[in-house]
Amino acid sequence: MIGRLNHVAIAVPDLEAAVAQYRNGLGAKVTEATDQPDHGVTVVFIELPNTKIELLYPLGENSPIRNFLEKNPSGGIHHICYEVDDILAARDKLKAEGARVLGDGEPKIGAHNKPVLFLHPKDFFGTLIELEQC
Ligand SMILES: C[C@@H](C(=O)O)C(=O)SCCNC(=O)CCNC(=O)[C@H](O)C(C)(C)COP(=O)(O)OP(=O)(O)OC[C@H]1O[C@@H](n2cnc3c(N)ncnc32)[C@H](O)[C@@H]1OP(=O)(O)O
Ligand SMILES: [Co+2]
Repeated sequence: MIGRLNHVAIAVPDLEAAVAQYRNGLGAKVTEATDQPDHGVTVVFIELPNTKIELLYPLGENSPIRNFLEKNPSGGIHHICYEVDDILAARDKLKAEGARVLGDGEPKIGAHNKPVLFLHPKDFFGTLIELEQC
């Protein structure tokens, strides 16, 4: 069901410092920061030849990454995003097998203007999973 690795996301306490480290230290190609108000985060993508790294910074009072950064004040790997062909079919299969789909269970439009859903980290061995329909 899952296809390519779309991105690995890292929550960071200082977005400018993280961008500078990736751009200058690692020589990475970095996109402009964009606010994702529906998701409570500001994101920057690091474009690698075979995948992307998403740097996440909290946006607004109810950001879903606020608790994570409180527990991991230096930052940390927050989620991995797999591509799927049919997100509703993937959701329904996972739900039928007992996995918890986060939020209201309906896909939201993600940072690439495509539908995304999140799956509870406790159902996937401690890793928060994002599915993106590509
Ligand atoms: C823009 C878009 C895109 O790419 O297109 C994005 O990525 S938006 C990316 C941001 N959006 C999201 O993350 C949306 C989905 N996330 C959520 O709904 C939430 O963040 C949850 C994953 C449910 C966590 O919520 P919250 O922090 O309130 O819960 P909590 O602190 O009580 O955590 C419950 C348990 O899960 C663990 N836990 C929490 N976040 C985790 C993570 N990212 N990875 C692994 N484990 C995690 C906690 O340590 C805790 O375990 P213990 O009980 O053992 O201590
Ligand atoms: Co993501």
